[in-house]
Amino acid sequence: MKVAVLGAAGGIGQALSLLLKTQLPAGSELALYDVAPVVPGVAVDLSHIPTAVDVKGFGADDLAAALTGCDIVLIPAGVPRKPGMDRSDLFNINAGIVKNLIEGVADNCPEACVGIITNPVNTTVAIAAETLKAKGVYNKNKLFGVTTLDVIRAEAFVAELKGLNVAETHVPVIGGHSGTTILPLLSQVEGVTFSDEEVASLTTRIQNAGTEVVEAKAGGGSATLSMGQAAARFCLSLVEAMQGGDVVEYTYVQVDGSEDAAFFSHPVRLGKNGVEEILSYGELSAFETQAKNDMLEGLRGDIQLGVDFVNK
Ligand SMILES: NC(=O)C1=CN([C@@H]2O[C@H](COP(=O)(O)OP(=O)(O)OC[C@H]3O[C@@H](n4cnc5c(N)ncnc54)[C@H](O)[C@@H]3O)[C@@H](O)[C@H]2O)C=CC1
Ligand SMILES: O=C([O-])CC(=O)C(=O)O
Repeated sequence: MKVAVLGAAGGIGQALSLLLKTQLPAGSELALYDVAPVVPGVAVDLSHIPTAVDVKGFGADDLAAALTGCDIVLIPAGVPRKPGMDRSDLFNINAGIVKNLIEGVADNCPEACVGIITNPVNTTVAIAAETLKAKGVYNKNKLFGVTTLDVIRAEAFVAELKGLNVAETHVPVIGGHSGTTILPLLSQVEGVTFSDEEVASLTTRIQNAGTEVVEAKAGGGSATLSMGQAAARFCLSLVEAMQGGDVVEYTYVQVDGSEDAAFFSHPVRLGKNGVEEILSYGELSAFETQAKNDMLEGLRGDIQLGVDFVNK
């Protein structure tokens, strides 16, 4: 198994790479790519951890070498938010970064599963899809927007509020990855009930959790450590599925024939070739149905922005 992290010298990239160095199966290769000159040092640093995962660093001119032979590519390259910004404010810089890196994927490892972390995810995943289509190598089963952070936050907040064992707390989160497009399905959390006030305040907290971190970091960036953990969970689930395991994760994927949007986070059964089956997100409460209907237009607009960026 070869996994590449593009943007590996950044806050997410370093946390994620550490978790993968210690948790990927023995015999895996980990390729760390970044335009920042520190990236070879990050790889040397990690290589001193005694696990059977081979780590190599790749600088700005070595994207092809980093990607050749990859099974999974994770992309947290790009700029993070500062207080007062929305994720959509990152579009101008990050759209081009994602497009360039995905062209590298198309040229060097078109069969790889790709997880997009770079914001605005609602849009950058569409950019990746259109870029792969333009290169003639798009496989909708192998492109994922990583929305696992919304899931782990929801699990943490619900368990904290209700005094539950967090290891056994599962909270579905569907939709996209910004503001009201993030839709936790609290009505589906097993073994617990919420008052209307709790549903309203928990939903808002989960939707604004990224901003909570951005403000707490006071100009020093956005979530990196929790995102590293979330991306590692997603990657390790994909690895397990590619090796024959039965794994379901919530992730932002292309959903054909959906009345929601062209891309939408669903529970997805992962398999050897990426998406094995997109599962239904089930029944929604009246509150969730209203919240979904209210956010769809915005999400569709975010997706169209990405489509237009590539096809302009
Ligand atoms: N999907 C999600 O749930 C989350 C997404 N994010 C997003 O992840 C992205 C990265 O965040 P951080 O790691 O905190 O930022 P960071 O600034 O710490 O790291 C970004 C890294 O990307 C590198 N980079 C920039 N252009 C590149 C290129 N063309 N090729 C390769 N590397 C390149 C930079 O050199 C830097 O090392 C941001 O867009 C942020 O908004 C952040 C948290 C959660
Ligand atoms: O809020 C941000 O800008 C980073 C992010 O996507 C998150 O933490 O969920």
